[in-house]
Amino acid sequence: MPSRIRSQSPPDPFTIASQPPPDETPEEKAIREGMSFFSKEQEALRISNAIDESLKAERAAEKRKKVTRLLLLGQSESGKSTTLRQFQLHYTPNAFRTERLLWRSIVQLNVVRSILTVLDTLSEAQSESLQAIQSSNVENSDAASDDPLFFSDDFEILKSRLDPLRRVEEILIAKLGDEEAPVGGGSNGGGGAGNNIAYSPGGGIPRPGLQQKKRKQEVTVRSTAMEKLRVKLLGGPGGARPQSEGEGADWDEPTEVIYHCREEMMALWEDPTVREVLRRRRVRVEEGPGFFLDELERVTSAGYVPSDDDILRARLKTVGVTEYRFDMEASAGRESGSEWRIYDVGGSRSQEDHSVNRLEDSVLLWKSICSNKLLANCDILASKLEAGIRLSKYVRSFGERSNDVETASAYFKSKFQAIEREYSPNLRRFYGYATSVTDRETTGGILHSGK
Ligand SMILES: Nc1nc2c(ncn2[C@@H]2O[C@H](COP(=O)(O)OP(=O)(O)OP(=O)(O)O)[C@@H](O)[C@H]2O)c(=O)[nH]1
Ligand SMILES: [Mg+2]
Repeated sequence: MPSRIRSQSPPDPFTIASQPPPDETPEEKAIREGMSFFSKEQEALRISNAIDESLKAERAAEKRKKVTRLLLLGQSESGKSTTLRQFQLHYTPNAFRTERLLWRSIVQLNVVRSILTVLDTLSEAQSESLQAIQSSNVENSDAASDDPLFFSDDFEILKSRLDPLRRVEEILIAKLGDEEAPVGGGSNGGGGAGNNIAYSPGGGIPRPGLQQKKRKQEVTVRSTAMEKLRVKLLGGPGGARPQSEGEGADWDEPTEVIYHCREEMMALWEDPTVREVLRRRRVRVEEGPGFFLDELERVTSAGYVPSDDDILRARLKTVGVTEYRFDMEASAGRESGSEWRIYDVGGSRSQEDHSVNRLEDSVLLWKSICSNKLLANCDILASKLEAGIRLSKYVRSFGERSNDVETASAYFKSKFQAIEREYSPNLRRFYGYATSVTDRETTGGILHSGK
């Protein structure tokens, strides 16, 4: 969760220095309060010296305090922010868990956008199929390669009952964005520097084709906006009020609308015709980040509070560079009390150039990092290989090697290490891990391995 967890500030040196000695007797107090001008001057000097001493001690303590800096780099969707959340979960678990309510809005936005993508795809398929029937031009319809699909009137009812979700999408984007963000204005910020959200849905009647095109763009929210939401929902900065699990049941408009639309959402997602439309049009919402449609019953329930795993799986694109400071909680063991500063850098290359695939993109990025670490998406790689995808088709240098996870992981590890050796100006220690950063146990083990 993009929040900065700050240490509690100690009392300032002036307050410490001007306090009476703890063992002051009533006589001493009377003397102190009734001091002459001369003795007041002496007292001021004493306070000033005490302040200097206290500042010196503070600076020495700061110097002694272990600060570890970590820079998270990788292409967009490579799991940098998720790695950051793993750090928070493992090292500042209490702070991490007070922020569940914030994550509910993000999970809701993920759910709503997936449903709207399905609805838009359906509308497109329906209108194409209608046009094809009208012009008897079956070549343009889904019927061209498969059996024709028939949409009953029930779909229209389902679609109109789910229409309020378009408004919920706007509300959630406005909530997660900044006041200045042009929500509802039909603009497409494209991640411009001044905007906290890179896409805001147009107002008025949605035009399915256009809407779908825009929805393909991700919502990006600046950390400043998240900080504001955090203050709004959880109290002052750094002062998150303790939140019990049940408190996540807070009732707001998106939660209410989503709750009332849950049966229809489940009906839509479970419908075989809808699945067939998605298959034929190659819309694979289940492969995208922030996919929760298989858990609609749970995540749309009235008292829904995101679990640790939900928070790790939710998707919110990062914009810019954000510094997060953590004072390790007591539960962090030997690291407790030490300060970590993690820099999360929003990735963008894959958005800029769609001809560069993610693996190639990661290698390119790694090269540039070494000239001055990457976490491979191991479970995603595994599922793609299991689905029969030949790695050598996308990474030619993989050649005729065996197309399994172990071989692929070992190949990437050695490739990244070789690049590091070649491009790194100084000899650095290299630790290569293949992990799924949404997996708490595996990633926790790596974090705790101390390397
Ligand atoms: N299955 C799986 N999903 C992952 C993994 N790493 C990240 N994800 C998911 O992929 C999505 C993107 O991850 P992020 O951590 O937001 O990616 P990022 O690198 O911060 O991306 P930018 O902010 O765009 O730079 C999230 O929904 C994560 O839950 C992984 O190892 N396995
Ligand atoms: Mg990110």
